[in-house]
Amino acid sequence: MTQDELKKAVGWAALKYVQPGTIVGVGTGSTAAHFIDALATVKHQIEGAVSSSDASSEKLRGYGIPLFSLNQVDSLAIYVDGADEINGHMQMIKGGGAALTREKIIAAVADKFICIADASKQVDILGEFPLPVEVIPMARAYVARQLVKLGGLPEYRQGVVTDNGNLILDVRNLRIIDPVDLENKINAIPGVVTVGLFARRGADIALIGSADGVRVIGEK
Ligand SMILES: O=C[C@H](O)[C@H](O)[C@H](O)COP(=O)(O)O
Repeated sequence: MTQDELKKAVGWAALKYVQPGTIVGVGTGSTAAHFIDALATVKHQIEGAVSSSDASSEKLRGYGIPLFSLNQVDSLAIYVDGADEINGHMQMIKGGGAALTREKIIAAVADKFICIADASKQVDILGEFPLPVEVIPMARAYVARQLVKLGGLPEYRQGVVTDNGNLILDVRNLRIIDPVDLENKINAIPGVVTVGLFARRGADIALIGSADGVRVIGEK
């Protein structure tokens, strides 16, 4: 199976967590795009979606799925999204598609974060994938220097402006032994909007796709 077929398998498998009559939190990226395709098949049974990026909003709109702003909802039962890496504690690196800030906000609101990923995203230790950090433009050089002090090698993602009008630094050379500590430290740097470490609030359920099928982790 190709990687995209695995992404499709987990995207469609997430449909079973969608409850009728609810507003669904929708992530960003190629795996989340498959989930949106699946969601479209039940669009008359849900109230609508809250989206984590302009790209996902456009796709949802294309299917005629009603979009809500996060400020219009008090709660969300689920948030379904991909990841760039996920470890055995359900902690993740996200933001390869630069949508990390809205993703983290919607994830915070949702009762359950359902991570959909192909098995190549599973790691023992986070950090092989460069850690995305969204930064206020005027703080770029300062934040980069602080990230170097933390042992990272930040690289400016050329030509990318986030949906929030900010920049992305991708931080290499990190072997993240204590993800919560690093998330806290990077969050504390003035000028950082969001770090793509989802450690304090990781996933609740992970659907992992491999040639053997979709494995569910974390379901009680
Ligand atoms: O900013 C993008 C998101 O965090 C994505 O969910 C993540 O990069 C995974 O993307 P994909 O499903 O395309 O591998």
